[in-house]
Amino acid sequence: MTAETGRWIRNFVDGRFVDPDDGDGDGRAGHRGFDATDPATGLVHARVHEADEALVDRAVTAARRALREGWADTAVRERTELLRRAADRIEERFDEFVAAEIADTGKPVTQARELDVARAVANFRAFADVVAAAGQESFLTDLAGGRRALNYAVRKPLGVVAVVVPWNLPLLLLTWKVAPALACGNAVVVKPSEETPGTAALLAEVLAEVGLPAGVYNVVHGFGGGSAGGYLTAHPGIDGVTFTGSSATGAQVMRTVAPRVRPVSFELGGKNAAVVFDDVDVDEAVTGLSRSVFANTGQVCLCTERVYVQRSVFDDIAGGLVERAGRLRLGDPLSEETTTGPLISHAHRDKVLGYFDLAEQAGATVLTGGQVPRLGADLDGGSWIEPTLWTGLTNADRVVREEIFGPVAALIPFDTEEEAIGLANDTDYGLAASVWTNDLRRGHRVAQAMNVGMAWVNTWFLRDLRSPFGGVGLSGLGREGGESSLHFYTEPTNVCVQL
Ligand SMILES: O=C(O)C(=O)/C=C/C=C/O
Repeated sequence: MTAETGRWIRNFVDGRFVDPDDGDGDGRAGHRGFDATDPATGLVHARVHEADEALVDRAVTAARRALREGWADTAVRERTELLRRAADRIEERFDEFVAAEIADTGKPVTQARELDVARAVANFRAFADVVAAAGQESFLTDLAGGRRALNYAVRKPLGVVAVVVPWNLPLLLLTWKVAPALACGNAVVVKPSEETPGTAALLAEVLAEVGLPAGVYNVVHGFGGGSAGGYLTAHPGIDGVTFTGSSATGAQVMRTVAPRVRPVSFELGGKNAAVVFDDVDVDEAVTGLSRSVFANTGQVCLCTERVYVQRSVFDDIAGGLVERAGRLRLGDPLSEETTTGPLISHAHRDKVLGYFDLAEQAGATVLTGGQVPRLGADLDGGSWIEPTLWTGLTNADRVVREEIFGPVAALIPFDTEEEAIGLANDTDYGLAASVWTNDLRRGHRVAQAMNVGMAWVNTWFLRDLRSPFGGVGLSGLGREGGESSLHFYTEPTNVCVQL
């Protein structure tokens, strides 16, 4: 069975796409499949072949074989040159990646171009640079009696890495993990979100085109437990798991790999705060804040959902944010004028609308939004929602404590710096924060006081790919980025030589 378009998005195992009609080559035709839906219209745009346990096993087996047959021992230069060719090839096929990402997410073409696909190219180049420049740790050890020893560490690939990635920034996050994993000599089995299978499959074509050996990069489509994601993370042939997604799923992955004590790298949920002091340039702060709340329709783990504003500028900031929300253009993802796409699915929209109801029950004032917009034409079948801002809430309210993952934020006043730090840190999460002030020392001081992995001052989501990226608390385990990625994707052996 295929979607109206007749297009299958297929699994990629051991260097080739698996034909859904003959399943995984065992002759059983008509393997399970599920629809790929365009969130902008609600229309099915493809059929996705769901990998069963046998196919996941074949993928892991192929990855292990690829390691044994030489990939793990390839020269660093060979691997980094391959990454650079992949970056170049993504650039050559740039528009195909943009189209595939939009088909799966409904995000505006301007964002898909400037963020999602651009960052995929940057990720491959950044990790080619990092691995090419990486040294090894070594120490000359002085011993009693003038003797000496030499200690040095050699880093080897972790092995076969399960890469489980989410639907909000599919290609950006996939390549954020795959680039360093491959650069370090690992093989990967990728399980993209069931919502966004397209670009992971397209990347398989590109990696094959630039000469990546069969079995080094594999893609299995499906869901979590009882489907490809569960089969993959539970597979005994997996040496580690890198996962970006919800904290609950992260905890489940941890339980799954615990018996085999496998390393995990998690970038999970967030309930990120912005702290705005009264010395800001209001227009400049509102520009950055509105981007941090509404980017990708609020579907970025780093997005701001709590805005704490010093009382004397509260009304100015609130008014500025309402005005910016009014300027957002929801609509056809392919239009250059569109600034804001839909949520990823009707199910996710229902979840966000549930929080809208909770906010009203908690007595929130809706400054703007709060409804499902009517966009007309074929868009009303999509998962659209209005950018929304609330006041009248406190840190005690569920909508201020739980991650909503939509274009929505609560604005809460504060008086003193100490109070603001207390409010911002009053959360079980700890991914990101932003501090807005023109007082240099206060900016550094408050940013360092945030219990988060990443704190921005007078900006947001400005990224140096060499810096450590990740969260604390429910927001994750470990860091990726620059050297931090090398530490996760390799295992050091320390050699000590008596001289
Ligand atoms: O910018 C990055 O490297 C990154 O990992 C962003 C993650 C956003 C998650 O929603």
